[in-house]
Amino acid sequence: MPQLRIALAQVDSTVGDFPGNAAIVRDHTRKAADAGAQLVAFPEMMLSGYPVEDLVFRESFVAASKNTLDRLAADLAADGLGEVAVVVGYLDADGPARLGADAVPDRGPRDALALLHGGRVVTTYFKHHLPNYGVFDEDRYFVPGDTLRIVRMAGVDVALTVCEDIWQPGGPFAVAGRAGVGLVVNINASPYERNKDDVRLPLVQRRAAEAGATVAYVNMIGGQDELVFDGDSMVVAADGTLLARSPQFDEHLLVIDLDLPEADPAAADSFDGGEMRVERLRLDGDLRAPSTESAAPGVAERVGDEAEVWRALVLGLRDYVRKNGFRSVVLGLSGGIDSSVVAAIACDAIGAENVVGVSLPSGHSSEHSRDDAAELAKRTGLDYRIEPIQPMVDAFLSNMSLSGVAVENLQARVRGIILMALSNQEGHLVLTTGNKSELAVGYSTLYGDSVGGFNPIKDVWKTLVWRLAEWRNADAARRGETPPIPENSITKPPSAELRPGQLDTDSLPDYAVLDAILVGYIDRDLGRDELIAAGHDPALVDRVLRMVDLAEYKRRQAAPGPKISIKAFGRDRRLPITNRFREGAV
Ligand SMILES: Nc1ncnc2c1ncn2[C@@H]1O[C@H](COP(=O)(O)OP(=O)(O)OC[C@H]2O[C@@H]([n+]3cccc(C(=O)O)c3)[C@H](O)[C@@H]2O)[C@@H](O)[C@H]1O
Ligand SMILES: Nc1ncnc2c1ncn2[C@@H]1O[C@H](COP(=O)(O)OP(=O)(O)OP(=O)(O)O)[C@@H](O)[C@H]1O
Ligand SMILES: NC(=O)CC[C@H](N)C(=O)O
Repeated sequence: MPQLRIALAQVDSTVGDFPGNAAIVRDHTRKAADAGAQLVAFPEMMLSGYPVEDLVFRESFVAASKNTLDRLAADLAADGLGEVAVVVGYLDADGPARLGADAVPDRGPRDALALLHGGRVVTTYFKHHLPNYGVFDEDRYFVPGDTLRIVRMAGVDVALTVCEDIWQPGGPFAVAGRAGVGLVVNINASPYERNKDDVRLPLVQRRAAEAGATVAYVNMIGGQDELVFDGDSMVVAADGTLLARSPQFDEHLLVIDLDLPEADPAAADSFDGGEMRVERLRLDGDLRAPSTESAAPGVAERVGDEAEVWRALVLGLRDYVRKNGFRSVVLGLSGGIDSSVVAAIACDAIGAENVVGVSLPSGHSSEHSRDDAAELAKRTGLDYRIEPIQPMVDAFLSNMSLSGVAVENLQARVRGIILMALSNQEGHLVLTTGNKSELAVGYSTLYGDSVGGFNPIKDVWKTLVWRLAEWRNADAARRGETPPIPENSITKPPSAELRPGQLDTDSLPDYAVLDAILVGYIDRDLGRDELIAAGHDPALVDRVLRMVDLAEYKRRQAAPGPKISIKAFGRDRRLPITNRFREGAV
């Protein structure tokens, strides 16, 4: 039985950073070669980053991608790595983008994969299945490929596929099965959402069975605007056995020896495989020799739900800060649970020394709001400041006659001005702290507490914010460290403190009740009748759904934040702002 040592490079690429991304490929190909690998696979769209959105429409961007690929092939050979087979994702195009009249049938931008070897591009493959649901818009951008490439190396037939190809039955994996391959390589840019790792393993197992072959699945890590890629690369044998698995959210090079079936020497070089044409080529002869020491990768342990979400939020924030050229962040610390959790995430992401937390007390701020904020600062070591807002609020009020909500919101807006001023003056990114429940019902002040460039808890229900706080504190205690979040911030009733004695429960139902309705309406797209049938109070359902519908304009202006749920606000849930439809009215 032939043996192949392969490496899966779970790395973090940056959209548009062609030189930086190519350098990561060179660096990790070197590491893979040092570990004796004969083939190393990198994620989908590694060279351009993913998703590149409308950059696809720019010819200069496509040209940069193609040039980077050609240069990379030559550079790898110059690095002495020409004998390693390198599978890498990039953006290609064999025709103009689909912009109306200029479209050429079956040609256009391609979500592509290349096999590099011996200083050249040996072959390319174009992704066959294009996802066009949830956050994905690939029908807008790409033309699907119709030819499966199979490369014979070290006596094994290896089929090359890209991401969504593995999510659909009857596609490239079925064709690979008909072609009798020994290994299918699948390169991914698969964004994180809660429990997706539990879906991936059975998925890869189903496709391994369909192809009758071992499957090597490599995914990227890192944050890109609202998406977080969690890695979770793995190798699954044809019989479904999980042979190796990378940890989530960390860079990782998985190296594994695979005993694979010998390719049939009489197999046709090309044939009609049903859904796709099959083309086979050979790489034998000049592939690097297998290493003699055995590689024994492990199966990385799964972590619990809260730990997984926390790591996603930390990575999403860290990469947003780093990739957009910031070194520090600033946020208002109210002593409440939302700002405390965001501060703790920020400290984990970029270090407490790079986090500025500002207490912005008004005349209505309670003693505990200041004490709890100060306590959080003490526990975490972040850069703590106090900027009383009352004189500035009073300056407005002495020049304008305002009352009620206008005065309440003025306080939130003065805080927003101060945070933006600190950002302008000192260069910090402003973090905003509205959780998903508040965003859902519009419980925030536009241009006030919603001010900010990034929102780490945008996709986190309020009830989950509390659970994350408890988990993070318990995790610190387990490790013998100081729990970052003051107990009082977790246990006290939430309040916006915009008027004396105000509590969230004055305007909103208890968050456990609210979140249960919101999960049904938003994450699961349930209608009024289904929510009532599920046992929710009809009057409350009507009230909550109305609040959600009316707050669309606020969400459209909201800062980006990491997607962790099946349906995050933003690209996952696109609704008109101007919309008279109300559930149950017709
Ligand atoms: N369809 C539409 N398209 C575009 N703009 C629209 C609009 N409808 C209203 N507007 C604009 O929006 C304004 C109303 O929005 P906004 O000014 O925000 O004010 P509003 O939503 O009326 O009040 C803010 C609410 O959030 C609560 N809050 C504030 C701060 C923090 C927290 C917290 O605990 O986190 C809660 C506060 O207690 C209050 O109930 C209107 O005056 C109008 O200018
Ligand atoms: N006194 C304050 N000092 C500093 N920042 C504040 C203050 N009050 C509100 N903020 C900022 O505005 C955000 C909105 O908080 P608010 O207290 O109104 O409601 P919340 O959603 O319950 O948030 P939290 O749980 O953080 O208190 C806070 O997360 C914080 O960033
Ligand atoms: N890039 C892709 O094709 C991703 C789509 C795929 N369904 C995933 O979430 O993993």
